[in-house]
Amino acid sequence: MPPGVPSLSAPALIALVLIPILLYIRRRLAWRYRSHGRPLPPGPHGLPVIGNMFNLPKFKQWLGFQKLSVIYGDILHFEVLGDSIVVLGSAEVIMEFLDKRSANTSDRTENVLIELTGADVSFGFMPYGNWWRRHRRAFWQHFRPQAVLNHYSVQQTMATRFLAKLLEDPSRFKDHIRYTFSAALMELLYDIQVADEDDEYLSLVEPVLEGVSEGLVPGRYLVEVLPILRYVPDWVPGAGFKRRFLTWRTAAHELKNVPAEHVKEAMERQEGGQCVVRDLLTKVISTGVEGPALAEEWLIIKDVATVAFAAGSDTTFSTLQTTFLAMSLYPEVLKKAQAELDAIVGPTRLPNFGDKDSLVYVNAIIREASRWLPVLPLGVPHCTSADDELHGYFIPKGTVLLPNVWAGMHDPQVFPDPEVFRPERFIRDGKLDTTVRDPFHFTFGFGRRICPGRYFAESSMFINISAVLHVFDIGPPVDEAGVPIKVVPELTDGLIAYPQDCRCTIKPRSPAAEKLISKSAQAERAH
Ligand code: HEM
Repeated sequence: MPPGVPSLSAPALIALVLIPILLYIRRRLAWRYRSHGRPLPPGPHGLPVIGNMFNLPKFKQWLGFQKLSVIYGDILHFEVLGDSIVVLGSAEVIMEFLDKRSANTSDRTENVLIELTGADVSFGFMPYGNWWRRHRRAFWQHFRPQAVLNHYSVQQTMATRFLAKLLEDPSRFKDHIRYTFSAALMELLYDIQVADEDDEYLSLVEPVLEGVSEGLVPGRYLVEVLPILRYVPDWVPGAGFKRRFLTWRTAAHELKNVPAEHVKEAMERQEGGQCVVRDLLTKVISTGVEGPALAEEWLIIKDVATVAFAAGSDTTFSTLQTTFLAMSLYPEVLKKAQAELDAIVGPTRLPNFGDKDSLVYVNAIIREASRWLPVLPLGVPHCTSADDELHGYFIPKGTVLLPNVWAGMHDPQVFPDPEVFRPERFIRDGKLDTTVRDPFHFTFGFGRRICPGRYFAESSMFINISAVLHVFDIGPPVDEAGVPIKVVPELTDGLIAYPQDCRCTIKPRSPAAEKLISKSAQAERAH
């Protein structure tokens, strides 16, 4: 023993050796008791402490997970810093766990990025429980199938405006798509008619959507795994992310408060028209609630209106871009759609909701666009509320569950040549084939968390896509010499994904189609 180092007594030495062993045995026994001896699902071997941090695919995780599923099976397990992540790699296992057993698989994981980006205004990220349920119930009043019928006329009006904008400046078609969905929602939610350009309310929407799509990319910000970093002073090198988060968060809170307060003030002055916020507030006031209870209800109403932007805008925006891209790459599909539209709608009017059931091919195009490049390729992560079991594997409480929607939509057994855009796969005997896996059962999520805006989204996509295909030809982009540019259909990275490149040329189908657009837009303005 070197001088100066105190010697340990024999009992202390025994304790030093025994205590860690006993603690280890206790942990193992507790784990055995919890798991009933079941193993965790298979997955790559990890490192001590950090686990599988470096085994998680870095980019376009859905593709990496799909490859790993070939090795380990369709229930994949990763452990990162002690937390479990399970990837559900096939349609069957996704449905079984997230849909049929959703009582235990409907929670959301806590993530510091949600608060930092301001995404906590969306109940889509709230933990499962009563507060979430109250939000969802209020939202559903205005977005259930019967209620969506009331939104048709605004959706139709905005679709007509969309055509006029495309005619005027087709090169800005992405801006026009964004405008169309946001303007429709501003009117429905707040009775606010937005300006064509530089609208003060629409300027709030853009940073909020940017916060969701860029701020919530898993693994992009270190603060996600080290939340303490949110407190580093602004002047510290590398703290620039805090400014970005602040911009997004401020915009989310303004979007939540500014238009809603506008409705409330209009109500106090006994002015303004019908809208979702007014209707919800009127109903709450009519129940006689006051004081803090009324303030709480008002908070829910504001959240519900904001979530429509946060959860609804980018998703439909992406699917529409995908449809433009598909039409430019598959001219024969566009021609077939136009033949159907000519036969059912005819040259003298635009499609309307009454045509929906007859436009089988157009409906198949929308399904195929949702399947081909799904906007949420890994859905929105769910989380288990209690310990569970799946196919004999132990799934601990708090496990993050990632449904690989991409894999289910690109399964060659179900969708031969999955990378090909082929709406015919959804049609049999001139009708939509109900025996084929329906992309809407996957792309809108699962179980108790299934997208409550899906009926609104479907009608929005139908009215805009059918109108565009009726009057426009869409082709590949061309270079300065007029030579077509080859565009590769690929998704961007991120929670919400968009086609990476969807450049295309958009021209009216004929002089008659051009006249129809102008006439319809004039009629809409005069209305
Ligand atoms: C193509 C369009 C859309 C797609 C693909 C889509 C997809 C999804 C998905 C995958 C989820 C998560 C479901 C889950 O956790 O399993 C979700 C949640 C949600 N969506 Fe959509 N959505 C779309 C449009 C909309 C629209 C237009 C609205 C609103 C008007 C909306 C409102 C919501 C809300 C509020 C949630 C949160 C639900 C909850 O956590 O309880 N979505 N959506």
